[in-house]
Amino acid sequence: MADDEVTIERPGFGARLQAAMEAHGPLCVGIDPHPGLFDQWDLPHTPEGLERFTMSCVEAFAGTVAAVKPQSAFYEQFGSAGIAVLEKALGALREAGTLTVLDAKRGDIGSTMAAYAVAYLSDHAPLRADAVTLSPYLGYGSLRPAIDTALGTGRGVFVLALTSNPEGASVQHAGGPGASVAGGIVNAVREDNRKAARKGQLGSVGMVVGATTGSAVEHLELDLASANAPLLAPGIGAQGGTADDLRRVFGSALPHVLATSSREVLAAGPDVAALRSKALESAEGLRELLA
Ligand SMILES: O=c1ccn([C@@H]2O[C@H](COP(=O)(O)O)[C@@H](O)[C@H]2O)c(=O)[nH]1
Repeated sequence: MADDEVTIERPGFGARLQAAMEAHGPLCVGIDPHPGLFDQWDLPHTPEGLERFTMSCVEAFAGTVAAVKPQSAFYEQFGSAGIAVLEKALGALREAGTLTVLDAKRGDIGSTMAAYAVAYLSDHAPLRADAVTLSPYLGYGSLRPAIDTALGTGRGVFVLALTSNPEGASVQHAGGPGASVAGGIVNAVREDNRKAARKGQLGSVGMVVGATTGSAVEHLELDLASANAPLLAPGIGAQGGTADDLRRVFGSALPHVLATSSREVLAAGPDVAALRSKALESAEGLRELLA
């Protein structure tokens, strides 16, 4: 390195998320353009309808909430035209300074994970987001290329630990209290977040833990708080979870929770002002609950 060269360390995703949650409350709004919502919003089931739906969400939520989580599946079903809308939305949110979590739940052998890492977490990727969701069921170690890329570019990942759907338990609870599959994920994430913990910052390797998981965290003896991980909590609203459930599920890890809700907020559309006020109301409610 030349004498006059300085290394500027980028703030990590965890630190950026913590600041965004302090500014806006611990809510992430999901953009899930379901067919039923197209009907409710009086939009055609076409790429044009998808674009109008998505850009109304961007207008409503950019600068309003801590993070926005587009669900990739709803864009992929429209093929390249859908992906173009996703790319436009990610770019617009980035421009607005709002954090994005791309919900794509990628998981594959390491060499393929390296390509996913480039696709979503590298600096010049058209579909880059601030964080991406990952599935660890090919082994946590297979996620290494994505985790290392995220840590190197100031981005983050959310690894599935205890998902919000009832079927998840058959895999994630296996092994039982103290030795569960989910517990293995929590322990691996804790290791990856140690450096951030030493700096007093929230780590950038997050986990997904559903608001609908009842007493599973306690039953499986998962020490979520010590993992120093952002905890993305889906399941509120349409899946039956409530904000009060967050207290029961997360206990002392509550300050690390980023609750995410899609259909419940999107049902307030298509009016942009109504979408925004629904998101603000939900975020304020969560902020009070988690305080
Ligand atoms: O365990 C998980 C992981 C991800 N999701 C995703 O979150 C949203 C939830 O949408 P709602 O309309 O708020 O139910 C959706 O994109 C899921 O794929 C999840 O629900 N559970």
